[in-house]
Amino acid sequence: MPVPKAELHLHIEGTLEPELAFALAARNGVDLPYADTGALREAYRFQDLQSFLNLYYELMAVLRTERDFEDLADAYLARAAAQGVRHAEIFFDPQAHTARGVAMGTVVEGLWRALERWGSPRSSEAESGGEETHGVSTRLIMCFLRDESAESALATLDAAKPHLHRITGVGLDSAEVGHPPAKFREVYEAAAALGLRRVAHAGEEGPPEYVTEALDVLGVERVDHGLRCVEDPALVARLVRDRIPLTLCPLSNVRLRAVDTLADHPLPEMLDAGLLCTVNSDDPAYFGGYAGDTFDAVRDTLGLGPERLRELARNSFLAAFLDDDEERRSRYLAEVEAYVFP
Ligand code: HPA
Ligand SMILES: [Zn+2]
Repeated sequence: MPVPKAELHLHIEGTLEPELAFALAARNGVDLPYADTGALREAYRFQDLQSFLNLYYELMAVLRTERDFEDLADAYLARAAAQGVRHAEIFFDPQAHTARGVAMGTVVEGLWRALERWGSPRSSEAESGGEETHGVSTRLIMCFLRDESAESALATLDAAKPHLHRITGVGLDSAEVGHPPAKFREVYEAAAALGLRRVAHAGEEGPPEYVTEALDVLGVERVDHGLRCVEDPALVARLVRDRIPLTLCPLSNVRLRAVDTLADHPLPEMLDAGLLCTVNSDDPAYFGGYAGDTFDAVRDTLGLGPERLRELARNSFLAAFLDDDEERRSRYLAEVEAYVFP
């Protein structure tokens, strides 16, 4: 049984496995420019963030109906639950769908159907094929595409208004360099006024200044990636002092070449520095592993021992948006402390 954990950096569109992509393509009559799943997997060799994003957006063409989004989230939650995920805060990219004529409501309501089903405990043998499984509590975080305009982000927030009872927060993703956080000041102010939590990708490929700007201008409570903060000791000191969580994604960093190899990842030094680090899978269908695989990889390659792994699991629940359910957070944290590493 894997250590209980929360996943806080997960793009639901990045959980689209080649097999499901082809199944949805067939169901929806969409032509994919790949002969089969093997040929598609061959395309998963990325030079950088942009080369990944090109494929990530291309494959979304197969997602058209509520049922497609439901099936996508259902497949992710099944995999996550099997790898010890108790709580998942799930990003989605509305503009990547609305731009293709798929309505905001189709995306949110489709995802919600799966989230609702997984939100209650499940242990029946019939459902789980004999395996003991558990429910997964979830939150939805709507991301703005930073390579689109600030006006488009504002229109997206507006389109989300009928669905805000389903949405916990806003985030910022897509191509980072050249699109500093400050571009989105206004939409983050509007989101805060609506009671939404705020996170943003910063310091993945972009400089440490983008992390500072996300904190100062956008008022984010957590930083997604934040990897390049290590280049700025004053920023590290601030993140430590203010207990700002970082949602690191080590396997993503290797695949998108933010680090040369996993062995070069600064996670151990970041933990030693006192940063509130979490590890997450980002886009697991593309980057070679889900949450449990990621824990295993950092254990095996970075030599993290049981107490460091427990710290990562504990941090994931401390950093989760569970402020409206502290009883649940306490239960999850107690599970982490009671866990015996094999
Ligand atoms: O890793 C990522 N970075 C930025 N945008 C993204 N959209 C999906 N995954 C990512
Ligand atoms: Zn991401």
